[in-house]
Amino acid sequence: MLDPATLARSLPAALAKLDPRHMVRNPVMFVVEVGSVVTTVLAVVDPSVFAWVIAVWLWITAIFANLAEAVAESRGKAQADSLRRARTDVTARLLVDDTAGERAVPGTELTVGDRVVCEAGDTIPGDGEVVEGVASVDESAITGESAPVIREAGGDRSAVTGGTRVLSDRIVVRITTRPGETFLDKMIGLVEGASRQKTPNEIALNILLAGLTIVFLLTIAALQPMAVYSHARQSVIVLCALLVCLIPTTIGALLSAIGIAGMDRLVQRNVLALSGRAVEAAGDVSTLLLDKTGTITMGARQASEFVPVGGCDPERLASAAQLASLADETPEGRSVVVYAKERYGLRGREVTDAHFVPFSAETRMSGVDLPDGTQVRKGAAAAVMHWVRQGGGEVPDGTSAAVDAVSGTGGTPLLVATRPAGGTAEVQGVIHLKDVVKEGMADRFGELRRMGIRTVMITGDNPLTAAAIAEEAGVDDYLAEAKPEDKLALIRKEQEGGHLVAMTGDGTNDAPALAQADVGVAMNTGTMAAKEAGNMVDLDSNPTKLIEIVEIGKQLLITRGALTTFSVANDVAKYFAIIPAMFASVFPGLDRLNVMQLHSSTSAIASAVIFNAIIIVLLVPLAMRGVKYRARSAASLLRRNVLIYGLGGIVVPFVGIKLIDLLVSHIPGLG
Ligand SMILES: Nc1ncnc2c1ncn2[C@@H]1O[C@H](COP(=O)(O)OP(=O)(O)OP(=O)(O)O)[C@@H](O)[C@H]1O
Ligand SMILES: [K+]
Ligand SMILES: [Mg+2]
Repeated sequence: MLDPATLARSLPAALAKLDPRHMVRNPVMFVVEVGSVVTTVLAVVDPSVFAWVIAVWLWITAIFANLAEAVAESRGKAQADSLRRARTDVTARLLVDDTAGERAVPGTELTVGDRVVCEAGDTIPGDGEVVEGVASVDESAITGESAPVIREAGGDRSAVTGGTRVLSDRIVVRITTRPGETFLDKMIGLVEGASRQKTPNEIALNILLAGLTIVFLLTIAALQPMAVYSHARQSVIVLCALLVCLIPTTIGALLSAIGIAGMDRLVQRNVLALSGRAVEAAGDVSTLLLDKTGTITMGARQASEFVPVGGCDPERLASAAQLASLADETPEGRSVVVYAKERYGLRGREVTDAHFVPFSAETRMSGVDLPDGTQVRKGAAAAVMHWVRQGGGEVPDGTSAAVDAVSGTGGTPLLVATRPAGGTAEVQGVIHLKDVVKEGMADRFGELRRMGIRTVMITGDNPLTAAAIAEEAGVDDYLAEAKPEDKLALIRKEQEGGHLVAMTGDGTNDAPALAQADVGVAMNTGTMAAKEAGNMVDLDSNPTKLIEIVEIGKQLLITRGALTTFSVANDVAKYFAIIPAMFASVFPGLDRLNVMQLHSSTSAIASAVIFNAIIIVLLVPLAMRGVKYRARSAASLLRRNVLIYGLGGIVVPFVGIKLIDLLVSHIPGLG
């Protein structure tokens, strides 16, 4: 990472960053730059080897700091270039409503709400939601993953991203974002660092560093009158050198590189963090909420059995189940239609003039009102039982047993009921929706537990199903029959208890909770609403990715802490180099502080300044790579890092400055 080629490539960017308008955002390095200007002017007016060495190395210090940032940014730039290639100009096949025909328009002219047709071979012209059909889509331009993914209308896998390619079939996409504000545009801005905002912790640290800088500035200003009083007036060049050595330049130089590198590490793992704050919060998360369907389980809930109750004829149940699902575009709904056809030979019927009741997480039911007044419903058992009783019907014995039998295996039961015009509602039976827990879940949750993170599964499903899946997946706790507002309330409750909450989800019903969570990771396969609400998107749609996100967050916090410790500690050694050098002539006793036995006062000051610059570049790889994180307690981590970076910070400069002194003392004019 520190290969000279990378450094050389980033040099022009580093030089460009010397622009004071850029530097002023980093107070510590801005002071260094002002010092460079002052010493350069003095070196021109009254040239000496010492003056020039200090001036040049102060410039190098500022450039090294910029180099750290430029190197950190360079990786993202390369990635942004490859993303830009995916953003080719495409022609969209716009659906014209009144004529039901198509019109070719440039992708850049699409507006929100437009409906476009995409068939095999077409590039999807913009971000949107599939409103009709199913297709396999190649998303490798964005995710780097070559396996095609399924995108379908309804349900939680309806979002498509502009720049991806349809491989098979035909879909109709409703455009949801304006050109120029698409996911791809956001991604490019992110990896390039263009939209990077300083995080709260970073801002706080910056203020602290600026405060320290002011304190040292005042100290130096107060030093001169005292020095004059003791007949040891100091040159402005020496004062500038002392100032730069005292202020925390190491962390000041590396701070932004550490933040960029953290974001970059996420990008390398196919996670897009839309806010740096979320990355930091990830390091402190103590509760993780996961949604069941599609996150812990495979999410392709398929009808696998119809169980009649109350003596209902199986054919009648199948027919009612299919009727209730004809217009249900969710994967569950479609699977019911398919199963009824395959198992009972029921063809999907055309029903005209019917009023369709779409599924909502709020009602937990879907169905149809036929023109003759018959109503058909299917949905969560509790919801449908309530509907039946309201419709004057009774729930037959054995219903609960049939429902519980499905739930007990971890399946989702959907109760089917009908109500003829003017008649009483009647339960027909249960649809068994099967789902499978993803592999390796228990291991990953165990790992989270070791990191001190509690996992809670939340689901709209009933408590029995939830318990069965929770047991199998090995989560710590679960919340069943959760409506969107319950998810939100649970997050608020955890947050009030002082916990930082992370949540992964993919559904539209997850959106409010994703927005409320401190870290909201939306699956790329999820709906647009989910992706917009969260502050991270996982392109691999792997819910256990959160483990890596937490590790990266912790690593970011630890790295920043370690390098701050190092920075402050390593300034201490410089007092021992510079102070004796400044006053040795008037206070010979101070020479006892000259523990490094540096050659002369000029070589001592120059060595301290040179070391101060070089240490920045030497630490760039650590800032980029991050301090290694191990799953152990926060206290023991802190102890270890204070020991290594605090002690190291004190010892390393003694050795480094001594070595540099041995070299520079040979330079005529410094010896
Ligand atoms: N298409 C549908 N028609 C009727 N009822 C449905 C349909 N899909 C789901 N349900 C019922 O509504 C309940 C709630 O669904 P919802 O999508 O809110 O939660 P979920 O998918 O079970 O859980 P998760 O929050 O993990 O996604 C389901 O458990 C099921 O009983
Ligand atoms: K310093
Ligand atoms: Mg769901």
